Amino acid sequence: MLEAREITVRYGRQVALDRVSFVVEPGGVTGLGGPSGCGKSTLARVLSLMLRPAAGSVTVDGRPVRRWRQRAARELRTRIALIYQQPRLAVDPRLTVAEIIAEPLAAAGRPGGDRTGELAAEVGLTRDLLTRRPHEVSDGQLQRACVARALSLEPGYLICDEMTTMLDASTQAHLVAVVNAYRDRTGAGVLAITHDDALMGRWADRVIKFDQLIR
Ligand SMILES: Nc1ncnc2c1ncn2[C@@H]1O[C@H](COP(=O)(O)OP(=O)(O)OP(=O)(O)O)[C@@H](O)[C@H]1O
Repeated sequence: MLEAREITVRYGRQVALDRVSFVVEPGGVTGLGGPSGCGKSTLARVLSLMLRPAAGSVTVDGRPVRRWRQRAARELRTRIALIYQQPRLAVDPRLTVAEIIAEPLAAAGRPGGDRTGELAAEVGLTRDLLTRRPHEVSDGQLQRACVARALSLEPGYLICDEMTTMLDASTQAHLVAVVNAYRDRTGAGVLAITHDDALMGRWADRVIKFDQLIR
């Protein structure tokens, strides 16, 4: 279980999260909805250990998180993968698509090679795209690479923050199917943040509206 307890986040004087508690269960898809600006992405960043809250605690399978971002313990950090809405903001524009997919494997000292090809195939990227750089592929193709990168270290939790909002219907359906297949195979827990109620209805087996989290 990925659990956030009594999380408070402030940006300057603005309180973005006020003692919010939230759980992502393994093996299921937890949907999180709510109006723009209510704090969903902030919660996603806390749950993926990218943002240190001002107060509150996060535990990953019962293990407390004591450090955040690059300083978080590697085995905790790699248990959780975050997929953002805008792939162009989430990649290094100098890398090739293959290098983007293999980044976490390289950081873990594991050669990408065959695994990169397998991951690319899983998300529907053809081989000819692997040597291109981000400006030479579409948003949908780049988001496919980001999903492959997120799956590369087999995380226990996947946080999808408006993962398909920018994409056409067929790419959206494919990436949701990829995430679901990964969950079925590994028992990972998924957090699906989306404004799209129809998608939420199809995808999530438990839906939480942000206002339910506010005291
Ligand atoms: N880096 C930042 N600095 C200052 N304020 C921020 C920062 N990031 C977010 N905020 C503010 O914190 C609040 C919560 O933002 P957040 O992005 O978490 O909301 P959200 O629910 O994900 O919104 P959306 O659905 O539009 O993506 C908003 O009022 C936002 O303006």
